[in-house]
Amino acid sequence: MKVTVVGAGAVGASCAEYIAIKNFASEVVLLDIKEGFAEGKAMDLMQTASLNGFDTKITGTTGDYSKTAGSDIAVITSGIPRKPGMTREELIGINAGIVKEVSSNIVKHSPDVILIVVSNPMDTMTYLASKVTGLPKHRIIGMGGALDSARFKYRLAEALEAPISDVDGMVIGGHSDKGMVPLTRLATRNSVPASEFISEERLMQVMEDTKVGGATLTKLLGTSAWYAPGAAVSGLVQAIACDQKKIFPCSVVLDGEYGLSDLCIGVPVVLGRNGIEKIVEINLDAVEKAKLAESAEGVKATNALLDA
Ligand SMILES: NC(=O)c1ccc[n+]([C@@H]2O[C@H](COP(=O)([O-])OP(=O)(O)OC[C@H]3O[C@@H](n4cnc5c(N)ncnc54)[C@H](O)[C@@H]3O)[C@@H](O)[C@H]2O)c1
Ligand SMILES: O=C(O)C[C@H](O)C(=O)O
Repeated sequence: MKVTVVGAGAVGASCAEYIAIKNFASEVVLLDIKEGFAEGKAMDLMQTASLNGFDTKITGTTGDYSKTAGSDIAVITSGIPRKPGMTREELIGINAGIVKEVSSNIVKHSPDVILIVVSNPMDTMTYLASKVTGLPKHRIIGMGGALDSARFKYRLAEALEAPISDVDGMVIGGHSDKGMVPLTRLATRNSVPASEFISEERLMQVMEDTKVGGATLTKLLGTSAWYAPGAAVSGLVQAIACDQKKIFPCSVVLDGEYGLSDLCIGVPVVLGRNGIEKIVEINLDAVEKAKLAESAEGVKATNALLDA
């Protein structure tokens, strides 16, 4: 199993590290445009192999896509991150050009690849990569919902005063401060609805804290987060590589599912060796449906900037 990670910055390196530590891939290729950067990150990570007990071979390259040839999975993390006070959507001007160039180079060298897009604004970058590459929709996946759901569970565990392993929850919709739809009605503690343990008001606070999870960290760190994003990407890569058939909310091309089409937005999917093996249409109530529709409007408005 060969995995390419484009962008050896904070998220790309974290993602490569988690993939290696989980020890399921034979090879990870890091690619960056900054001279020597990916090679340096790869060497540093390889020097953790004997300490962390993995056999994955990590190599780095400065812009040589021939080294990525034959990748089964490629992750795009190249692009600028936001600074405190910015929205993800403000990154589109620079990141669209990067994602366009990178996605077409990857597919040129790995025509059978499954592509995972991370660069922001992620739903729009996934849509762009889908248009640029023409990949079938089961092989193009945007990562956002897995991270947002992990943050939702973190906030739920905090509110419920429960261990994280006891709570479950999912976030669908666009990966944006306003567009996320944490499904509070379906959140549980060990199969019992979370609403049986905490007030509606506290649950709404959990929802709001989840939606601004990325912005909160950006304010604290001065740049956006990388550990949880890297771990979330590695979860998707592992589900595909190991044919796990796990459900994750991912940004995928919709073609009528959830009443939406001609966009990429976060919905639950089954991930396995073929990429997206099924889009799972869960029964949303009227409020959730309205929130998802509003989120889709926001994503479409950002997509429209691609043509501007
Ligand atoms: N979808 C998500 O959940 C999620 C989570 C975290 C970060 N992000 C996004 O991921 C992106 C990367 O964040 P980061 O913190 O790792 O940034 P970073 O600046 O640390 O790393 C980005 C790397 O991309 C490289 N790069 C730029 N142009 C390139 C090109 N054309 N080809 C190859 N490499 C190129 C840069 O040299 C840099 O090393 C940002 O857009 C950020 O908003 C998304
Ligand atoms: O918040 C960001 O800009 C980065 C990423 O999308 C995140 O949610 O951590």
